[in-house]
Amino acid sequence: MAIIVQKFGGTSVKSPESRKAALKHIIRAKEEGFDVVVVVSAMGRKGDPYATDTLIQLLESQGGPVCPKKKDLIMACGEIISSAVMAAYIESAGIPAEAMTGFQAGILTTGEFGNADIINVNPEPILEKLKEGRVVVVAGFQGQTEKGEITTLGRGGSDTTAVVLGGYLKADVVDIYTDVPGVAVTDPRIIPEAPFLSRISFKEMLTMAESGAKVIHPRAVKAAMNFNMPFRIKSTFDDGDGTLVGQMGNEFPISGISLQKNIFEGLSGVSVVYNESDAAVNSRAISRKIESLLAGGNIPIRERKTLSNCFYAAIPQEYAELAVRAIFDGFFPEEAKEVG
Ligand SMILES: Nc1ncnc2c1ncn2[C@@H]1O[C@H](COP(=O)(O)OP(=O)(O)O)[C@@H](O)[C@H]1O
Ligand SMILES: N[C@@H](CC(=O)OP(=O)(O)O)C(=O)O
Repeated sequence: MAIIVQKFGGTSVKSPESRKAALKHIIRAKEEGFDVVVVVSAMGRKGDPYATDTLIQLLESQGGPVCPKKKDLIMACGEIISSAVMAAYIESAGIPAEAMTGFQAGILTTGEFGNADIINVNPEPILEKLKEGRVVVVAGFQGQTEKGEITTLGRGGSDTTAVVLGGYLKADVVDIYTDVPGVAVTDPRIIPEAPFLSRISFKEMLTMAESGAKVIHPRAVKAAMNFNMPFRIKSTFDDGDGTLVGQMGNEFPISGISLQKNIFEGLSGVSVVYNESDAAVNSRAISRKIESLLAGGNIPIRERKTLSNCFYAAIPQEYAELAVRAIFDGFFPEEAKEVG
């Protein structure tokens, strides 16, 4: 039977309304005949009762230094709670569901607490439950070492759980559901009119993710490259096709602008990822254009690097979003004009 892995991030499992939206995608996949594996993140964001940052705060408020092993133990609870809640909700819709921790799901990791790597997955526990006709809801972002210690995969690591499970389970489809309709040229929180990409290459996505685009975790992209397994990033809250991350690049003059806030001493990093197909011929012209757009906006550059696939500038924090805006307006004048 064909397997689909669907990952729902913190904002997609946060509230009864968002879980209802997530359930629609799960039901549709069942109706289409898929065996469904759901990967969930902890519910919500800082301040929400079971969110990762809230759990960390609880530990830190005990006073004294926090040991990484205990921090992983408490962080893993967020995803475990979420998997139980989501499985119970799926069952309330009449679909049998099984909740599994990362370790019950056979995920073996290195012992690097807070940033562990998945070294192997035993697919049997999940396959067994799928055979019984159940939706399997796996707690993302976690695994265990050979010694049975609980580990987490680095912040944002549920994406990695989903892609790696997809690889080991030989899934036909891996969909990462989030709160935006795919990958945009830049963070829609900074540039609301930024167009979404119908597709992006693995390499371009990796460069964007490594330079600050939160929408997907870089390790998830690396895992997809290793398995040579394209995947989609979609919105939980609509039925759009989202962005296909795979072999093919896109049609835009640049693939993305990423921002890493406050990387050191009041500086932020702005990276412009070149369109892979144009980079070889055009990278010089593109980097010159970026420099002139920043100069035109009186935006100071503290450090710059021109790499084969991207341009990077360290910019004083207070200018960072202006820099993203100046670059966006320069490369996407039509979209910028529509809003302005
Ligand atoms: N280029 C980009 N395209 C789309 N979203 C982006 C981009 N860069 C940053 N983001 C941010 O990533 C967020 C989704 O990632 P995240 O908050 O980790 O969601 P989830 O909880 O679903 O994992 C979006 O709300 C968006 O603000
Ligand atoms: N809950 C973890 C793991 C994760 O992947 O979360 P999200 O999918 O909501 O970004 C974190 O906040 O880092």
